[in-house]
Amino acid sequence: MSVSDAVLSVKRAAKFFGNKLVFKEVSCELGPGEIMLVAGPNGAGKSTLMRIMAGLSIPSAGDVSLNLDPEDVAYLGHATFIYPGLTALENLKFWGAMYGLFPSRDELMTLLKRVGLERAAEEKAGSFSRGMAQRLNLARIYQVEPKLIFLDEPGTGLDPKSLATLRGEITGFRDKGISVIWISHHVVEDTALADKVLALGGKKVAYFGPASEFTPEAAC
Ligand SMILES: Nc1ncnc2c1ncn2[C@@H]1O[C@H](COP(=O)(O)OP(=O)(O)OP(=O)(O)O)[C@@H](O)[C@H]1O
Repeated sequence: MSVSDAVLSVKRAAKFFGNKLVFKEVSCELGPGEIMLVAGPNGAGKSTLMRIMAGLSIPSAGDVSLNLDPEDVAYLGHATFIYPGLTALENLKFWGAMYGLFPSRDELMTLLKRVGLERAAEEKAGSFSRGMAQRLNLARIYQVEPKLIFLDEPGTGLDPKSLATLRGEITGFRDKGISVIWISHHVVEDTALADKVLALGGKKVAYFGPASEFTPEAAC
């Protein structure tokens, strides 16, 4: 892949908080339709790196080039952007409108069904469990169909069935040419779904390369 084909390219990125180094010399690139798993122990800097990749935080050194329009990038972080006073349907309608989308009720119900929330369509999102809120958040991303999706531990709070659905959705993105950068602690299972793995450890890149050659035990 030449650099011009890359959706995202990171060159020698470093991040300090004050005088505390989180990581340095992080380089990677991602092409269209590629899935990259970001792995590493707690505190290794995965979320920090993802925020830098998404343009939500500035690296202390190095370059990040994201070759997409902002509306083609979706970011799902730890906070779920859910309006508690709105129902699931109303939340989706609201988010769609922010992207200039005005889907019909039937289309929204199809989305809610995809995440197993059709029966909660008319319930206020403020009453949702963490897993339900996470599923609604995923529906928000499916609705927009971006070209690059950042997922920071999307499996947190999901039951095994929802986790299996999420994994199916993530591989479905690849088939549609959508790139995914995905932080997961289920490294052994999730490496099998990824094209590339970037593992952080020891304040640097412990591994970056094909998922097929990654040994989770060695890097995490
Ligand atoms: N805004 C901040 N100010 C100061 N330190 C921060 C800030 N954000 C993160 N850190 C520190 O940077 C380090 C990396 O944090 P980060 O959340 O990126 O790690 P992580 O690999 O995603 O961890 P986890 O697996 O626990 O989610 C941690 O030591 C954290 O305390």
